[in-house]
Order: sequence, then structure tokens, then C-alpha cells
Amino acid sequence: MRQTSTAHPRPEAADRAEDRRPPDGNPAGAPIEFRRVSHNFIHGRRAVLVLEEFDLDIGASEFVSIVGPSGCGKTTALSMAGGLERPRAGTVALDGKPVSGTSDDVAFMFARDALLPWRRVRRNVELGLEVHKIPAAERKRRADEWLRRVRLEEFADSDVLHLSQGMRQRVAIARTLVQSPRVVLMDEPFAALDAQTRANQQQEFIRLWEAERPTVVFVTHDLEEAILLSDRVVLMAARPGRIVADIKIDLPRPRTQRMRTSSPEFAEYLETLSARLRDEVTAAEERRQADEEAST
Ligand SMILES: Nc1ncnc2c1ncn2[C@@H]1O[C@H](COP(=O)(O)OP(=O)(O)OP(=O)(O)O)[C@@H](O)[C@H]1O
Repeated sequence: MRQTSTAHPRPEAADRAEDRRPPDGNPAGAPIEFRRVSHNFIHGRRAVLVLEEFDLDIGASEFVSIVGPSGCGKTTALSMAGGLERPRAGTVALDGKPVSGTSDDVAFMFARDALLPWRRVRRNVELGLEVHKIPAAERKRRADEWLRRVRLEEFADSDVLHLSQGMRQRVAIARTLVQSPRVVLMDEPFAALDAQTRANQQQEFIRLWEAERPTVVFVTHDLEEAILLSDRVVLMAARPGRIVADIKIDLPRPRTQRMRTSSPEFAEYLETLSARLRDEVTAAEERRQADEEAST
């Protein structure tokens, strides 16, 4: 496997975990390891290799974004970390133990907020706690605390259909983090939002993550979003999916939207990643055309 790093050496996972212990006794994030993971899907009579020799170490409480051309296997890798998909070869481990199914330690967040329209705001936030059989009074207490943190306490008894898209996404963030997950797996969580709402949600999420510090794996097509949020951005190549660049983002925290325009380092990261991604998208398109020609 080809794995390129920047000039900044990547600290060992243990060092990163040391730096990032949560401030108020919350459960620390769990490390995730992908070891020589290969995976294919059957398309008609053909097995299509999606991941090959995919290796990735994510430290406890680290925030890692995965970017890459469409169809390179980002969601597949994320699903494996969450126990929704099993690799055909290799292992995925969470906190040193092989992932064999979904876990209470892991929460997901997707582009669609998936709020339940027949439940009020608070009852949506309580959903995961109900699944884990947390008693009603405790559920309400925790849901109200998280609604306060996402600044929606006044809307606890509102109908979710009356909320703006940004408010709905904040409810989804509260519903995810109220479970105190050790790992949050996010698949383009802000992709459905307009630019301003998206910027607000990114800011909101950075603020909450910096206080809570679960391990986050974040799939996105938006390089600026990846740089702004992450400790590291890994770039995948397509067909078969593998990591071709692993870039440590050395911007100070707390991060702010202003860094997009005011930080020369931000601009440098963006230029490096954009150029690499452009190359990978072109290569993926060329491979797709070659495959098409070969099959006709
Ligand atoms: N359940 C499935 N059955 C068959 N093929 C699948 C399945 N899930 C994904 N694939 C295929 O595997 C490849 C990788 O898909 P995946 O969704 O992981 O890529 P991605 O990088 O997340 O894509 P995008 O950026 O477009 O969301 C694609 O070619 C997709 O069509």
C-alpha cells in the first residue's frame, strides 16, 4: 500500500490519546484500527473489489476525515467501523477488539437527519437512550441537558416538522451525543444543508466535539470542512479503495470559520489536498472508462 505523509510526522496513537482526554470524566474516545482490509461487492456476476489492503489507525479521541472520489469506498470503510459491514479479509478493531456487530459505544450521523416526525423534539433526542433502556427521568434530564448545549431548550416540546433544517440537524447532533458515544461515525452529516447553515453546524459541532472528545470518523466531499474539523485528513484512491495520503492538520484549536480565509496554513492544506484529490478523481475516471471499454 502506498501511504504518503506530509512533512509533519504523525504522533503515535498513544501520544494523541494522552493529549485528548475529555475534560469532565466522560468516557474517552476509543481507538480504531483497520488492518489489511479488503472487500468486494458482487455486481451481477462480477465481484468488484472496493477496498484492498486498506490500513488505517485512528487514535483515541482523534477526529479523522476520509475524502476521496465518489465510489472509492469511504462509506464502506465507515460501515465496517460501525459493525454494519464485515470485511471479506483483514480486521477492523475498536478499542483493540475485533468489531463483530453494532455497539453501544458507537453512534452514527448521516446527511439525512432521520428525525421521527411523530415525536416531539425531546423525545427524538431520547430515542437512543430508550433503546438502551435508560429510565425515563434520567432520559429527560440528559435530553434537556443536550438540548441546552445545542441551544434548543425552548423547543423541547415542539413538533420537529416546525423546525428549520439547521435546527433539525442540531437535534440530530444532540441525539447522537446524548448517548456519550466513544466513537461517532459521520457520513456527510452536513451535506444536505445550505452553505450558511452548514457553516453554523460545523462550528456548533466543533465546539461540542472539543468539549466531549469522542473519536470521530467523518466522511465528506468538502475539503474545507475536512480541514476545518479534523486532526487528520486521509485521502482515498478509487478501485480498489486504499489510502494514498494521510495529512495531519496542525491548525490550533479552538478552530473557527475565520481560519478558512485568514490562515495561510489552511490555504496550504487546501491546495495540497485539492491537487491530490483532482489527480485521484481523474485516475478513477480513466479506470472507469477503461473498464467500460474492456467490458464492451
Ligand atoms: N451493498 C452494496 N452492494 C453492492 N455494491 C455496493 C454496496 N455498497 C456499496 N457498493 C459499491 O461499492 C463501491 C463503494 O461504495 P461506497 O458507498 O463505500 O463509496 P463512497 O466512497 O462512500 O461513495 P460516495 O462518495 O459516492 O458516497 C461503489 O461502487 C458502490 O456502488
